[in-house]
Amino acid sequence: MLKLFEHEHLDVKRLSDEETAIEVRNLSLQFSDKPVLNDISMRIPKHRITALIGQSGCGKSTLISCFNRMNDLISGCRYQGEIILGGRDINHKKENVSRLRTQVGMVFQRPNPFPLSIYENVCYGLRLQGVNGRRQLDDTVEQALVDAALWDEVKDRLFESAQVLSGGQQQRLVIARALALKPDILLLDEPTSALDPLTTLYIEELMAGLKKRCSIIIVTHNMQQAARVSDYTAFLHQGRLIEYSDSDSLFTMPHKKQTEDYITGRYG
Ligand SMILES: Nc1ncnc2c1ncn2[C@@H]1O[C@H](COP(=O)(O)OP(=O)(O)OP(=O)(O)O)[C@@H](O)[C@H]1O
Repeated sequence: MLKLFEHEHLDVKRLSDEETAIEVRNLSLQFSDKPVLNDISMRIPKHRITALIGQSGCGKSTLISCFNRMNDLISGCRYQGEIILGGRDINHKKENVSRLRTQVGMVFQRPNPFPLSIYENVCYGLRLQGVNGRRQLDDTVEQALVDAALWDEVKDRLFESAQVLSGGQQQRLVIARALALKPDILLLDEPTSALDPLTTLYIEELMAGLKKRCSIIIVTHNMQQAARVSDYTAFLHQGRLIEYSDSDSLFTMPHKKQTEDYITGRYG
């Protein structure tokens, strides 16, 4: 199925259901009385990297946290609108949120390995699902570490503590932990902001390879990074989606003045 449009240039305003990983319909969100997201509608393509950019506090992290219902953990959070994933509205009260979080993996700004071995970090989610067969765990751990470009560096010390890895290795470990659950969508919330430039480039190359396996949505403050790695970019301002298009167009010929002001550094 993927091969149908793997290399095609897609118009995000006209994505078919087959090409869409997530469709957001009129999503608004408030924390207590504070409106944070305002009537956002967009389709995010499958097997592409989509970047969310915008000033600090504009709602980027809140928006991606809607995609695996992480905001449910925040008291006073209310939202309206639909988020269609795999043909269902994940905002529906009957949504199985554990299953959703398997389908939609998330990686945060600071690498957060558990105080366990490298091996146990990667198979953590599988064990929670009740998978205990050694063969299946071994195979999954190896594949996830290969996919996260970490296998060669850790294959001889899988049972050592994950805490001794470098920051870049820890971030790849956390990506491997998400990949072990074979997510359809991977959410990356400023995944390289705590890393040095070389390690950042390494993670960016990794992302480019991963989009064959899943659809990637990345929040970044770094516009060079958004332009380098993402196929599509959405610009948010004060909780509204201002402009959303292929990254080349958005960064070279923005249609809206607010986008232009932001990408040229006039504010934010
Ligand atoms: N748990 C919370 N309770 C109340 N308000 C919150 C909470 N989390 C975020 N907010 C508010 O929601 C707004 C959007 O925050 P969010 O973290 O989504 O922005 P952002 O664009 O990701 O910012 P940054 O780039 O600084 O990470 C901000 O005004 C923030 O203060």
